[in-house]
Amino acid sequence: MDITTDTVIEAHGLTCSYGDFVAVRDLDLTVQRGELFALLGTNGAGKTTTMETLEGHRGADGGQVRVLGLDPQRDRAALRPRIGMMLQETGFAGDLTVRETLEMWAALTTRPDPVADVLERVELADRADTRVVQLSGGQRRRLDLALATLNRPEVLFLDEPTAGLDPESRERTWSLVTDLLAGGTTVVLTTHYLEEAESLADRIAIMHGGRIVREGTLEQIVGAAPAQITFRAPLADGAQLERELRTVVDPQDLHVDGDHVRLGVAELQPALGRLLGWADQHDHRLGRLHAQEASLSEVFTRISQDRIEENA
Ligand SMILES: Nc1ncnc2c1ncn2[C@@H]1O[C@H](COP(=O)(O)OP(=O)(O)OP(=O)(O)O)[C@@H](O)[C@H]1O
Repeated sequence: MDITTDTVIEAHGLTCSYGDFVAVRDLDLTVQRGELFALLGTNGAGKTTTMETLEGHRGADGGQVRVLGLDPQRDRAALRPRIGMMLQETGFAGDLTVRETLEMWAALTTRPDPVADVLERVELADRADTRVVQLSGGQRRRLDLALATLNRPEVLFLDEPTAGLDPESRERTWSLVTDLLAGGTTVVLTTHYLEEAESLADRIAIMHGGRIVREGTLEQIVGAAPAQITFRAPLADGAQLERELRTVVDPQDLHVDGDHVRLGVAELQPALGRLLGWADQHDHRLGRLHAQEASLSEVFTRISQDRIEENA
């Protein structure tokens, strides 16, 4: 595998199975130093399995993975001090205080930052003497993040770091992650919050059915997707309506479902102009007309509706 000094993570042809079930298929990905790479996907798409393989928690059944040039499983001892990970759930001893928990983990960590600094960093200084069991969900996730970043890792894996948090706690986590990025940490993040990826990620990969089906910057992913026009049909004859719309608008895709029409178009403004001109000319009224440029959420919804190709 050709790894440049700026490539921090590389997977090539990664395949992972649970028994006969292939959860990750022939996956390629590259993460560059200092970037935040967001792994998005539908439920069961294979994000956690991919993360666990990159973290060295499980081996690959096919393909190759390198993190900081090392094999995450075989070279785990060398890699462990250089990476941090925030899993979906961490088992804490609820009776310990926040400070005691951090001190215990710090004792097991190579070159940890001073616990007092870490408490400040994750805004838990005022909760240092609170028992873990008494923390709110958001505070607990910040403690997770504190443990994952005790030694300011070169690479940080965050598996759904803000799941279940209220908007304010989520914002706080984002600002912590932004600080870590500014300090040079490379971050791989999985999330179900698309706005999290939109605001934080340098690059995004969307998984579906064990594969990466879209990858690029937000602009690249959204820019390649069609804009949408929807309205209630002015004609009772669906077949005639379809013919006319194909001639007038020339859409990339067209769905007529009862009286609900959805058009996907490459350029929104000219397509909308032609559609309105046609409606005016024929005195058609387009009910509940709605037009919008593509968004990540729409790209995501379309992907989630795609059939999963099991054997392709
Ligand atoms: N231990 C396991 N045994 C069998 N199948 C598993 C196991 N762990 C995961 N799977 C299956 O592998 C697929 C990928 O799971 P994974 O947890 O990696 O997906 P995910 O994208 O993280 O999903 P989610 O967004 O729901 O957390 C799913 O279909 C899941 O049911």
